[in-house]
Amino acid sequence: MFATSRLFSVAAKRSFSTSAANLTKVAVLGAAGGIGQPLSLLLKENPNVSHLSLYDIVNAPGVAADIGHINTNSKVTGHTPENDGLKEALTDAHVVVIPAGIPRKPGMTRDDLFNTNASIVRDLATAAAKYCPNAHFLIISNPVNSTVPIFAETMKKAGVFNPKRLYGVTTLDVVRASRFVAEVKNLDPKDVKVTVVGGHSGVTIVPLLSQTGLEFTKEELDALTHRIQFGGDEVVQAKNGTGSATLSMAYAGARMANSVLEATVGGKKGVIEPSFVKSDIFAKEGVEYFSTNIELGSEGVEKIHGLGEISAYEKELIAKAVPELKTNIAKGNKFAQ
Ligand SMILES: NC(=O)c1ccc[n+]([C@@H]2O[C@H](COP(=O)([O-])OP(=O)(O)OC[C@H]3O[C@@H](n4cnc5c(N)ncnc54)[C@H](O)[C@@H]3O)[C@@H](O)[C@H]2O)c1
Ligand SMILES: O=C(O)C[C@H](O)C(=O)O
Repeated sequence: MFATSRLFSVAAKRSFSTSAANLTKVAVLGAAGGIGQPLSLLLKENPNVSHLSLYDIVNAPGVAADIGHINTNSKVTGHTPENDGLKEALTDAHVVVIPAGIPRKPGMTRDDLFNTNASIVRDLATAAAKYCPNAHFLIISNPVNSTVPIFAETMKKAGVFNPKRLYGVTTLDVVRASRFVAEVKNLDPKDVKVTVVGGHSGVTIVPLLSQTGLEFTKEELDALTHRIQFGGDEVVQAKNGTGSATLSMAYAGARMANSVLEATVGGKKGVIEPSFVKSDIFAKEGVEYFSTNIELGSEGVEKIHGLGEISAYEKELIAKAVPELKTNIAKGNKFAQ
């Protein structure tokens, strides 16, 4: 009797996890790259993922074969452009994470990546519009301030743009901010939440340190703000020509993907992440996309939080960010047209 009921409960658990998980195919485009590989590894550990489809112009089948041996419940498939690989990777995807494209070398700005990455993102958006128009799209490829508008405009052209489901991934900025502030204040980063708004490059990255509840001297404010805005450059310099942040980005990207999954298929309420999304906050100034904290719900972006109360120091930072963002967004829009 005991043995039978135990068997039943194992079978019931199995069938539950399979049917719940069937909803959640996650595709990673650029999966064989510096970010793509560790990001895919972290997603393989995610219980909300049933099928991980890994696409890259090279080497994705090898990455998939390797990650596919990990004994978690999701299946893993690898795809390259041959045999309709992009179509296979995208069809039925619920979440698509995109770290495809070249990274910076020392001396480059993120905008210097535009010429190569803009067309990569446009082409992937064209395929996404065709094969999985209702998915949630997480854009990591730089320059994010321009690639998000490119993705949106391409989806608009195909008549399938859903602003609730397009997220520029700015999670790494809040991950860094938490770590850097914790270091200065000798705190555990898990207790330090820093809201970062704006965009994802240099002066467009605006940390709202006045909202942390901590006190900072002017020197600390200047040093921390600069470090948060130019944290990416630290990694580019240290990697000395071999790339930019990959491991911390994989961590941040997996966190963002997990939050989207928890809110959209996990039924979790009140999930909040920062993200560069279509936003009205600076629309009057001609800035169509802006990153603030976003409340995620079953359909994606549910509520866009405002800036809240900000200091005079932060108002000045915003004043520098807005024109730069406007230029970056316009450049993306123009390219896609
Ligand atoms: N949003 C952020 O916070 C953030 C952080 C770090 C890096 N990035 C950006 O992420 C991108 C990737 O960085 P990386 O270090 O992984 O670079 P990488 O060169 O190591 O990997 C990029 C991968 O993209 C693939 N690729 C190129 N064209 C493709 C296409 N058309 N379709 C599918 N895959 C394609 C390449 O084959 C490669 O495997 C860069 O643009 C980088 O600047 C963004
Ligand atoms: O700095 C880069 O070019 C990569 C990324 O945007 C980062 O912030 O680390």
